[in-house]
This record gives sequence, C-alpha cells and structure tokens, in this order.
Amino acid sequence: MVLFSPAHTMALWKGMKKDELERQYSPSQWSHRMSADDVIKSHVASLKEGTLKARSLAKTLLDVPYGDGDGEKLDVYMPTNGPSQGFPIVIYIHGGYWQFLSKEESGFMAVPLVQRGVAVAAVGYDIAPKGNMDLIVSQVRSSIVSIVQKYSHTSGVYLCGHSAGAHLAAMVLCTDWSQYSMTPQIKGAFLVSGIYDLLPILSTYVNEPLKMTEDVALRNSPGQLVPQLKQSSSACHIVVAVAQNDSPEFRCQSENFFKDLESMGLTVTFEDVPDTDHFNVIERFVDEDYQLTQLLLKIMEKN
Ligand SMILES: N[C@@H](CC(=O)c1ccccc1NC=O)C(=O)O
Repeated sequence: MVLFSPAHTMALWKGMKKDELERQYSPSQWSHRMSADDVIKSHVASLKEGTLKARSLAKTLLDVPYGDGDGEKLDVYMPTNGPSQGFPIVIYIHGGYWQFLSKEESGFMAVPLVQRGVAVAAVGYDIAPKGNMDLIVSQVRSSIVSIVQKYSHTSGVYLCGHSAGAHLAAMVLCTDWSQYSMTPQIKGAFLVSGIYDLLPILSTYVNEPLKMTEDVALRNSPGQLVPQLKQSSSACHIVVAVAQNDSPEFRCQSENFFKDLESMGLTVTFEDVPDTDHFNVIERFVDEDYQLTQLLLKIMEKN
C-alpha cells in the first residue's frame, strides 16, 4: 500500500494531552446553542422529525437490501413530481462516529429535494461494535454500486455525508473500483463536517467501540488516499463544508483535506458555513433556502 503524505499537514493534535484531544473530538461541547446533552438530544429529534416528514411527502421504498447482511439495507425517497426516470439521486450517508444513528433518522434531506425532482437514498450500515471500520467502508461502497445498478437511468449520482458519514463518502470517492462489478460515476459529493485523518481519534473514547489499530486507521483515512481519489473521482465536484462553530480540530480536518484535494487539481469548493455548529450544519438541509441545499441544487442543475 502506497501512502500519501501531504507536506503541509501540521499535526497539532500530536502535542495534545488525551483530555484536550477528547474535547476537540466531542462536537457537542462546541455548540453555542445548547448544552452538550441537549444539542445531541435535539439533533436526534430534528433528524427524526425531518425523516418522518420526508416519509409522509415522498413515495418511499424502505429497507431495500443491498447485500446479504441484516444491516445492509437502504431507504429510497422518490421525487414527488417530474419524470419517472432521468432524475438525479443524492445518496446520504449518516454520521454518528460510526457507532450512533441509523438510516431510520437519515431521510430528512429528502424534504426539499423530492419536491424539486430529486431522489434521495439513505444508506444503513453496521455501526460499531457490530461493524468495524473496514466492514463499514466496504458496506457503504457496496451500497453505492447497488444503487447505481438499480437506478441506471438517473441523470446523475451525488453523495452527501455528515461527520463520520462524510468520512465514509470520502472513502467511496477513494475506491479502487476494479474490485467491484462496475465503476460508479459520481458527479458531486458534499462532505459536511467530516473526519479525513483517523489517527488523532485512535487514543480517544471514539475508538473504544471501534478498536481500530494504526494500520486500520491509516488505510481508512481519505487524507492518505488522495492520489487514489484523483484516479477514481477526477470528474466529481467535491464540496468540503465545515461548521463555523466546529472545534478547531474538526475545522483543521476539513481545511487540510480541502487543500490536499485542491493541490491535486481536483474540482473542489470549501464552504465555511456561518452560524452553524457540528449538528445544525446538517440538520438545516430540511430547509430549501439553506445555503448548502441551494449549492447542491445549483451543482445538480449545472451537470
Ligand atoms: N460524543 C459525541 C457524540 C456524537 O458525536 C453524536 C452522538 C449521538 C448522535 C450523533 C453524534 N454525532 C454526530 O452526528 C459528541 O460529543 O458530540
């Protein structure tokens, strides 16, 4: 395995004590809106509410298997109007540190999109401790192949992932598709408040259920795989978005990954989203007027 080491990366986290590192990787402690407990409760409630609304608005196909495992299922939210084929599809990969959340509260971004003739698929995967990092990454990759095969008449496939889901979406972009039955063409990817270097979390509470070794963290770090990403996803418009009130470490993760992609000559945009924290930066996708919803619609129109 050839690993890519970007020259500019300043690993500030290496000088941090464990408690500071854990604070940097505790998104709920950085919200300016609520206490840590409340912002997580409110996040889950908001995602659930949005998903219920999407399920009432759209025609849905729920629990569609993309593999043989119990957890290998996805939900599809179909456009409410427009042509019955030739629509774009956005595949949403949920966050939650690879150990929380599920597809059951991950349909919320369909609310504005299905009404604009866009389909949304919410991917489920085996969170830890049932799943480990290698398995989760391979499940998400398989789900993309399955969707692209089943919806071969779409006008384009787009990815969106939040937090750990942005990491997984980036890992999809880094895939060597020669191991798969086909090569999905992904036109755009929204990576929202993601983690692209897994090394800093190895020694934190985040890794307790994941039990990653350094090898596992390295081979699953998109920041180490930028040359493969360039080979597999050179036609993809990548948006790296981060919340204004994300922790400095989270903001560095996004800035560094953006710079690595930019220096490789990829089509990439950086969005520093004002007045948001780690949680509402994605919750606000239920709103058609949200700046990231508008950018997604604009990018889909151009393609
Ligand atoms: N310990 C983490 C918990 C966390 O990130 C989280 C918890 C429940 C559901 C989602 C979460 N994170 C991102 O989606 C935190 O401090 O925010």
